[in-house]
Amino acid sequence: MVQEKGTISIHTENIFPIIKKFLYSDHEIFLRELVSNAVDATQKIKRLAALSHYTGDLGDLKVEVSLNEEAKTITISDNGIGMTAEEIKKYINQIAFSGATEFMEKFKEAKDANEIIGKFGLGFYSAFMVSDKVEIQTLSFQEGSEPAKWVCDGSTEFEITEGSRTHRGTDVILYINQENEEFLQKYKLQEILEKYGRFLPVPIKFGTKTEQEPDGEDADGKPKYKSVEVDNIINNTTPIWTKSPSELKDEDYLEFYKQLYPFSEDPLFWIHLNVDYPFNLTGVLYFPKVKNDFDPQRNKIKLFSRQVFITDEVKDIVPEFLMLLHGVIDSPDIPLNVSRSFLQADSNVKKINSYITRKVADKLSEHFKKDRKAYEEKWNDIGLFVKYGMISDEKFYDKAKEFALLTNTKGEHFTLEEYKEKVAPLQTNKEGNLVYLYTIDAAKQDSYIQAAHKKEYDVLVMNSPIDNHFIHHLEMKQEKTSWKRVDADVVEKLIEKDENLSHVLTEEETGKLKTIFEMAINKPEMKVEIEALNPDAMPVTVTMEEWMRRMKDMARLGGGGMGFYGSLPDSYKVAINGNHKLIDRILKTEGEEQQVQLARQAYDLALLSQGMLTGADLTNFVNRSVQMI
Ligand SMILES: Nc1ncnc2c1ncn2[C@@H]1O[C@H](COP(=O)(O)OP(=O)(O)OP(=O)(O)O)[C@@H](O)[C@H]1O
Repeated sequence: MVQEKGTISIHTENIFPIIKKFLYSDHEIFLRELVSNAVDATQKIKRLAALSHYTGDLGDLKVEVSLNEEAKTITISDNGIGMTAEEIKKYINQIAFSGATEFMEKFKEAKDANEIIGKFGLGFYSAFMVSDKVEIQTLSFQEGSEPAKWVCDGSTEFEITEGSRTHRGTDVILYINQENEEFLQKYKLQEILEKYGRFLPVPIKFGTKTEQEPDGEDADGKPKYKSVEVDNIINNTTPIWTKSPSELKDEDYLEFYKQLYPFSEDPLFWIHLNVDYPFNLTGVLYFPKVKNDFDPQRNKIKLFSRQVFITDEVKDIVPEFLMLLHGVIDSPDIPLNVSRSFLQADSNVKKINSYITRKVADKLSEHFKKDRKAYEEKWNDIGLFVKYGMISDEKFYDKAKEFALLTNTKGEHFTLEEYKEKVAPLQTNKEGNLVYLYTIDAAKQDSYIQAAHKKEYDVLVMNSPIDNHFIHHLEMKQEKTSWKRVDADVVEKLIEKDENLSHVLTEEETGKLKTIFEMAINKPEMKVEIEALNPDAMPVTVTMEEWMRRMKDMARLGGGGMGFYGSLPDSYKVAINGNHKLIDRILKTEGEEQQVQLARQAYDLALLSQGMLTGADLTNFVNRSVQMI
């Protein structure tokens, strides 16, 4: 064969520095690129054989990665289609043969070179990030082909000579440079291969490993084992997302989940994604148990392209709220190695985004309809995620409003529509608005809840970290409804009706009572009001107005522009039940000091029942009680 020397392409003189510079942070991907090329070449020969364009023996199709620590080389070998010298010139020399000129033009304009590199198929050249010299030994599958050898030292000079391969396929030999000697460690290569190649469709062999094999029985009849050397195969070539859901059982999905996340609890359920128009995408997404912590277990979805691992940063490809899911997505249509801004604008990515959202909503809806009871049991784990989705995605809201649940203090679950119907008769105020009552802590707010129950009002439990936002969102979405925390006012005023109770006190008594309580409490932030309440209601109730509390909550969570509310002191209303027997008794007690003492006791009791009496106030209360008894 003719020896040939040449220059890679007159337009590409500056390409190596570009590759080196922009892929610098991610040197390890050279292995992903070269192994992917080897896998592609293997897949191609399989396809040619299937189409009878290749009739020779396919042999044992696999890719082998080997390491020679002494020679400081890494070799990636395949028995795929191989290349003729002509093909080397075409595919390797003329980088991205579609147009190096175009590449350079674009590069000049681009802010982010990654945006470009991925699009121009420069995978092979990533070898030069870690090598001083790269050699290709290849023999094409085509009959009568001669083996070819290509050598390049990272400059734009190359050399093609006769090669030494005797059977179909390609070896890519990397002479690792000094700065990258870390890649000459076995464990390091194993780690990278596992990271990117765990689910590649062709077996990847990396050396051998020792396994124990049964070897009959010993003299005592106990099983014996012998050590055998077997190929160290990195990957599972048929991960479940490549199979049809009809071939798979629940155990298969659970087992795969364990493979991906060995230390996680079993997932709640999963969705098998499979679409080939208008884009290509397969995958399995799992719903993990999220519980109430807004657990930052994101980046649990792994993105693959034709079974090659790409990244677990799927932000922008998967809608934000779905980042709580786990699993894999495989799509050759997602642009790789591209910048964020590019991804966001990519129309495929947008379609993928809404496809996934729709599938997730459909799956939840299916579960809800199929087995409501089982769904309710899982609500605790998926509620946070569904609410998050409803807040952040309009389309998801529209679907999820059918299967989102509200849970009351009795542990009963209702859809939004069911709940509306349930509470409408008793919880509609005089303006015709529905008032939903809720608690964030049923144990702490028990006295308020009981008071509400006495009036046959229902109380919802809203204790997840995003419920504040969720309530706000529902108020915007649902007309004529408002939400009030049970401690936002005395129960008579939580839902204002036309009926107006009057209290039995004279104006003079009211004034006096107010003074007594103000003296007893002696805190300006506690605003005393004498109210006409049911004689059976609590004598004293401490409340914080809903609106003010929400503003303060938001200020605490760092809501924009809410700082002002955060700086206000907490202010409460102390509602004195003018119709209660105890209040009457205080008024009738002889001596102002005794009256104040009783008032303080009644006030402390209110604080106590509302979980607000702590520290020295609590100690004083106990001492005072002991004396009184
Ligand atoms: N092991 C191999 N066997 C046969 N052909 C190969 C092999 N490696 C590379 N090639 C040929 O060289 C071409 C260029 O490879 P390169 O990795 O630079 O780009 P690509 O694989 O086309 O795109 P990308 O890597 O960006 O997906 C390939 O398309 C293929 O035709």
